[in-house]
Amino acid sequence: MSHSATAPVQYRTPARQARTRRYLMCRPTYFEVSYRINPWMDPAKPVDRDLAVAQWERLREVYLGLGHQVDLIEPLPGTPDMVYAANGATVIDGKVLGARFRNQERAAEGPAYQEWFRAHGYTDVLDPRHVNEGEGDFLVTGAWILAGTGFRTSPQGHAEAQEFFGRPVIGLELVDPRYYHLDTALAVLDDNEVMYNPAAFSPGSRAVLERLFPTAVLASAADAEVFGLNAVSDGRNVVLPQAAVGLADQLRRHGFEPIGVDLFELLKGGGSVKCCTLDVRDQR
Ligand SMILES: CN(C)C(=N)NCCC[C@H](N)C(=O)O
Repeated sequence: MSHSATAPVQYRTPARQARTRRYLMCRPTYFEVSYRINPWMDPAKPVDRDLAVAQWERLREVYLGLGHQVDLIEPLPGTPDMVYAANGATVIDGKVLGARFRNQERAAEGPAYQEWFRAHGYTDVLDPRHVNEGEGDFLVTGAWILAGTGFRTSPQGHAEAQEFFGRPVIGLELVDPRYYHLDTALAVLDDNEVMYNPAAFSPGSRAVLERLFPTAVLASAADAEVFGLNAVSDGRNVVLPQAAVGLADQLRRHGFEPIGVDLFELLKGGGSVKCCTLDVRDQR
């Protein structure tokens, strides 16, 4: 059985515990596709900004309906990709590692997100020396930081994150340009559980993932192509693109509660649910 974002959440799985989250989001006020820095972006294709805003609003409502806190950062004119808030920083235990973007088109977003955190009382904010695209490439499990490289975040950025957070960073090599950020190829479901698309990783990184997560949910090519792995989990509820029906079924079988949302307008920029959502992990 599948249900859309408009249906009430009604299938409770007592075995899975949701943890209330704090998310940072950025309304797509200036969203457009005026340049191409990933294969999904085509400046010749029209974008309906009002529809993008409506789809984004729906995502925000889903989070609020699940009891999560959603904070907003003011979008900057001239930064059409700023809606992809996951790229703005990585926050663990209240420590904020700022982002440094690979592409000049997004460079202004890094300082804007750092400024937001400073203005909201965060004192441990690092302006990074090396390229890292925030939670686009850093995904946090209970024990590790899984870190993508190959297209955006650099291996030096991984080392900088390990030094700053004092947590082991597991580097993973991405090999398919369509899946240029780790969060297009893998999602963390719980402290020890992930789902991923094996084809997006180098053979060595695939072997690492098999070793660390032998019972992981594996995505089909079809589910990966609709960005099904660009998902946000609170430990029980997994918000993911509605079109990823195979993944939703698998998640249900694993005791999670999939909640499909439609963000196809934002997919034109190369992002979906997770990209629009920065997990602000305050001091636990
Ligand atoms: C899921 N992904 C990839 C993200 N975390 N962010 C989306 C960034 C999209 C932007 N046009 C870019 O290419 O940087």
